[in-house]
Amino acid sequence: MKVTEHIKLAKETQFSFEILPPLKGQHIQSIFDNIDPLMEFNPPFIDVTYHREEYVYKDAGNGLLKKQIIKKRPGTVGICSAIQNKYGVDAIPHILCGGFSKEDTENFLIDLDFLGIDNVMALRGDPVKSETYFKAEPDGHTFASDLVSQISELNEGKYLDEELENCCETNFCIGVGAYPEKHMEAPSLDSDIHFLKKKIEKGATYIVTQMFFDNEKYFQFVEKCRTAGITVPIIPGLKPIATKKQLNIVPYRFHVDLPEDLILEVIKCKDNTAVRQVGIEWCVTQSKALMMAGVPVLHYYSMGKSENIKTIASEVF
Ligand SMILES: NC(=O)C1=CN([C@@H]2O[C@H](COP(=O)(O)OP(=O)(O)OC[C@H]3O[C@@H](n4cnc5c(N)ncnc54)[C@H](O)[C@@H]3O)[C@@H](O)[C@H]2O)C=CC1
Ligand SMILES: Nc1nc(=O)c2c([nH]1)NC[C@@H]1CN(c3ccc(C(=O)N[C@@H](CCC(=O)O)C(=O)O)cc3)CN21
Repeated sequence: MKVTEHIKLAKETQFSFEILPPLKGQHIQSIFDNIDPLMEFNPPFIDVTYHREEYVYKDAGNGLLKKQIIKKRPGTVGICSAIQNKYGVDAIPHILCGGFSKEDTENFLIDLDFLGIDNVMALRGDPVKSETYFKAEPDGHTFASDLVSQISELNEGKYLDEELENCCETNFCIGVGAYPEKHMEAPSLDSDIHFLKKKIEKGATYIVTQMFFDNEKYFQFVEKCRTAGITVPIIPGLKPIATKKQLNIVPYRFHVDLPEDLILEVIKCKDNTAVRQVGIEWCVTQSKALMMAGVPVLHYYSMGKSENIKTIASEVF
């Protein structure tokens, strides 16, 4: 079922989360072990991230380095299908512009359609680790809005090969990302919201936000979006802080601010067990206030660590 239908049917705020495929060589059981403890909170859907190729340089043994292209976390589509089979819950694969030509995208979508997956999260994707700026494939999309257009066209039975006739229409519900504190490359929040609206006009029907640690940022962002004429559900994305190191990693990697109070609480902690507790409490407080405000879904970035998400969900749902 589509995310938008889940939202329409629900009477209360729902619980969802996001996982990443295991490192290559790991068993899929590691994924189930993380999902199992969260199933009691009845997630209507589970997101599975997509991880593009990375460039690594290996010693060629002759004093030179050999460039290799590897995928460290393959398996997004297989995991989605396995989740739908095992739990009967909708799985949402992330689909990226990066690393995909339009033809690759079309074939990826055909696989999803054949597997009975009818939701996708359409993202541009981060630059490859060795590069600063995002670079599209020669015949790929530069912005998530272009990817949304291609998916919408497939939903109308329009394939890349115009000579194909009487083609099946797919039926994807398309989600997109948004940034309450502005995407790092956007010159202003208004400009970012302008392009967010383009993604909706091209066919996206719901939004999931980047993580944030101050609910005011989310509420103000939603208000700005509504003023700009964006009417679709805006699902808040949350991540509990779990280690001291994340005080530096999170602002650096995700370009979001940490509130001073949270930073001070974490600095005071003796060890990461104490940090985890602070992160859990902060996230519970955020979650309860968002729920009171009537958000349709609380979406947690669990990224393969379900214990703190379970503790939070037990207090909130
Ligand atoms: N929010 C989420 O749930 C997730 C976000 N991400 C990451 O978020 C980042 C961006 O992804 P998206 O938001 O999907 O990218 P996007 O393509 O919507 O936006 C990327 C940047 O380009 C600008 N932009 C968008 N359309 C434009 C256009 N037509 N002309 C000029 N500028 C335009 C935006 O304002 C933004 O600064 C990536 O780094 C992605 O990997 C990854 C996974 C999940
Ligand atoms: N720019 C950007 N790229 C993304 O891939 C991304 C976003 N933003 N925002 C939304 C989700 C959330 N994502 C993530 C990704 C990793 C962690 C995380 O907790 N990372 C661990 C390290 C885990 C690992 O790499 O094995 C950390 O300690 O930060 C959280 C959320 C991925 N998504």
